[in-house]
Amino acid sequence: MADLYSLVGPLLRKLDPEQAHGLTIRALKSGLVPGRRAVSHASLEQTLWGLRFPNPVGLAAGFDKNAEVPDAMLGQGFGFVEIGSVTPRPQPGNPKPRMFRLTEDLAVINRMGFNNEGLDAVAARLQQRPRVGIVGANLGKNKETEDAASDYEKGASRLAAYCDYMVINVSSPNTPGLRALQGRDQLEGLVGRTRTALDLASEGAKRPPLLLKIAPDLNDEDLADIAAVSVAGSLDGLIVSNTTIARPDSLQSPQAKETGGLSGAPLLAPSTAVLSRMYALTEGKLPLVGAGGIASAADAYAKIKAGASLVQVYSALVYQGTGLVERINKGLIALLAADGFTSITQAIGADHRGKA
Ligand SMILES: Cc1cc2nc3c(=O)[nH]c(=O)nc-3n(C[C@H](O)[C@H](O)[C@H](O)COP(=O)(O)O)c2cc1C
Repeated sequence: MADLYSLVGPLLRKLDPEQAHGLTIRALKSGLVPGRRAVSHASLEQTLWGLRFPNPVGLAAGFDKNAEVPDAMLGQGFGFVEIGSVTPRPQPGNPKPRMFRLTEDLAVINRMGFNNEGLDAVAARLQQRPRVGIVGANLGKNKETEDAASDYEKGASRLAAYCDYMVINVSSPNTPGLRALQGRDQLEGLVGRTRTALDLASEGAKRPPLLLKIAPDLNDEDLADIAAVSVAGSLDGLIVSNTTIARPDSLQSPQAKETGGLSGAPLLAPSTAVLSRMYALTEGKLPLVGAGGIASAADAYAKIKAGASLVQVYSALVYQGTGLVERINKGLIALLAADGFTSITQAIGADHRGKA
């Protein structure tokens, strides 16, 4: 059967990217998009933080900011889905246009600025869904909030009962001052307070693991600080990475000069380098989630060998649709087998151990 996306994709790409995204969410919500059978294979399965991941390919934050379609996206074959970023209060985000396709570069630039419906709306949706499949909640802060940690505390308290893992996002380039929270002193306070809020909210119940999502633009000192905070025990994992504020010389598209975070193909190499460095700094002690520029099984496998236990995609969906998920998973089965691995677990960080 012809892939539906081979017909619809070219039409969607004629539209303004944010409009195309809105239509896609509406179609997914209405049940118009046929599901895709998830690739199932023993070598792809993993249990992390007590959660069983059927495959390592997740949907990155920012696609389903308001938790409108987590189950529809799980139904597209993802092993897990991350909703958000969600801020305590609803906020409109930056003026449009604020999302740009860099078609020649297979990339995207966005400066959305955490447009979202806020914690109440998101909590209500998550509360109603069946608890089947792994859904993480990615937390942000409102633009005007001065005590940033208080916003993450609110997010943790409000969503603890309705998600399988939680992410502190301090790496979006589109909220003024946000990325400064990645510095050691700020981070310790922020992570400590969020963790306490999460512990209190989960009393008597299972506490969702707490992850931190970092930028790809950090220097080695920043990375060493983050690694130290992580292994000190306050964090259960790291997501590497968010979009970059860098503009590689290789970019061809006229939109490359737009302000915002760059994602997609040009982010693959730099984000994988930061991931690899983080794996070395944390000595493989906590699970890392690799995001940035994944558009094939080979890209995903490169992240896994660099140290990722799981991967996430967003930008490549704009160019390939959700058929990408099946292609990555099927390709991973073959790549693992070709290297003699019977489980993805054996491949994680393989680059750091020399050739397997
Ligand atoms: C339009 C758009 C919106 C995004 N919004 C968020 C967000 O709200 N929170 C977040 O943590 N990351 C957000 N991201 C970053 C992605 O989750 C991901 O980290 C990044 O795009 C790199 O992956 P990719 O190259 O596969 O897109 C967004 C990305 C895009 C393209």
